[in-house]
Parts: sequence; structure tokens; C-alpha cells
Amino acid sequence: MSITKFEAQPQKLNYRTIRFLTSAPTLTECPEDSGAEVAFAGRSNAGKSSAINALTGNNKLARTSKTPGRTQLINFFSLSEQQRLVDLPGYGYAKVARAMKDEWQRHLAEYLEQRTCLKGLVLLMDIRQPLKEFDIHMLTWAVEAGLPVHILLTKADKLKNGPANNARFAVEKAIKQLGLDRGVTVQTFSSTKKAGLDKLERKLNAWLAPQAEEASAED
Ligand SMILES: Nc1nc2c(ncn2[C@@H]2O[C@H](COP(=O)(O)OP(=O)(O)OP(=O)(O)O)[C@@H](O)[C@H]2O)c(=O)[nH]1
Ligand SMILES: [Mg+2]
Repeated sequence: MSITKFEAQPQKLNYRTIRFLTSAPTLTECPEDSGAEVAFAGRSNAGKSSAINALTGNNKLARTSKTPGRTQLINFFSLSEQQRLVDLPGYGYAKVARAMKDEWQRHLAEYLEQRTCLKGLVLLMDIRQPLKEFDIHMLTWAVEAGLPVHILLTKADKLKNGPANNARFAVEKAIKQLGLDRGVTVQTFSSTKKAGLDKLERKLNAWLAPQAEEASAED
């Protein structure tokens, strides 16, 4: 007679079924703070909405634009009743009036600081210009708050494969030197080429469906 060891089955989420849930201008208008949520943050034009669309295979789900500052609300997408992705408004859109900018930042800060169902942050940076002031600010905040961060170096298709990896090594080295590497992982990504999707999905599974963590942990 053999003893079968119980192993938790990894929960592999189906990102193709993501649906738009709601948009919220402020924290009070967000859906109920329960279940698990992962937020996509980054400077304007970094490719947040495009990355969510690439995950779903639906280019019309999150609105993307050549004009930075397209996403001005906190947009919620549901994978299931208790699992959500959040497309945050981008930072650094110069053409928006100062008062409006301050207002967004206040709502963004409130969301990040108070949302208890937030399990991780995907921080997107254009691979050609990573670790700008806003990125370092967000990383510092997340590391101090103990929130895990997965950095997506986006638009990797703009660099050849070798240089894209070099850019990743440079970012890994820089965040280590800054003492901001605790709980932080880095990968290259391209929405247009759908490159790096599997890796991103594994990270999201580990955050949103924790029993998947052991089987598909770090790589
Ligand atoms: N070549 C290339 N272009 C990309 C990629 N991802 C996004 N883009 C382009 O970059 C621009 C901005 O993309 P968005 O996804 O709208 O960026 P965002 O971060 O959501 O911007 P905001 O909503 O303004 O904060 C669009 O023109 C996209 O088509 C990528 O992987 N490769
Ligand atoms: Mg957007």
C-alpha cells in the first residue's frame, strides 16, 4: 500500500476571462475591499493598459492611447468575484493642470495606503527609461510598506534581445544598490509581441491564488 502525499494543486487563473468591473475616481467609490487585488502602476504611457489588454487577449478592454494621461480613474477588472486587476492612473502627465494632478496623486496614495486586499504591485517602466523619480518613489513606498513588487520593463520590443536583458540586469543592480530589492522581482515585457506573458501570469497567480505559490513560485 502506498501513501499518497497531498499536494496543493496550483490554481491557474484564466486571464482571458477578465471583465471590466468599474471605474472609481476616489477610494470611497472603489468596490468592496475584500478578496485579492493586484494593481498596475507606472508613469503615464509606460504601458499599463496595454499590459492588461495583452493578458486578456482583448485590445479593447483597457483604453490605451498615444496621448499620456489617458487613464484618469482607478479602473477595476475582475477575474472572479474575489480576484481583481487594477489599472491605476499614470503619473507624470505634464499637460494636466497642477490642481488636477495633486488630486489624482491624493487618490492614488489613499488607494495604495488603505486598500487591504492589495496583494502586490506590478510597476511598469519603459525599458528605455527605467527608474525615473516616480518609479523610485513607488518602489520605496512599497518596500517600506512590505508590499511585493514585480517590475515590468515594457516595450522590450524596442530593444534587441541582448540589450533588453542588459537593461534588466542594470535595473536589478540599481535597485540592489538603492536597497530597494526586498520582495522585488524584475522581468522584460512587450505587449505588442506578447513577450513575457507567462512569467507575468505566474506572478499574478502567486499573488491572487496563493495555493499556486509553491508550485509556480519564483523563477
Ligand atoms: N512598441 C510597444 N509599444 C507599446 C507597448 N506597450 C504599450 N505601448 C504603446 O505605448 C503607448 C501607451 O500605452 P498605454 O498602455 O496606453 O500606457 P498607460 O501606461 O496605460 O498610459 P496612461 O493611461 O496614460 O497612464 C500606446 O501607444 C501603446 O500602444 C509595447 O510593449 N511595445
Ligand atoms: Mg492607461
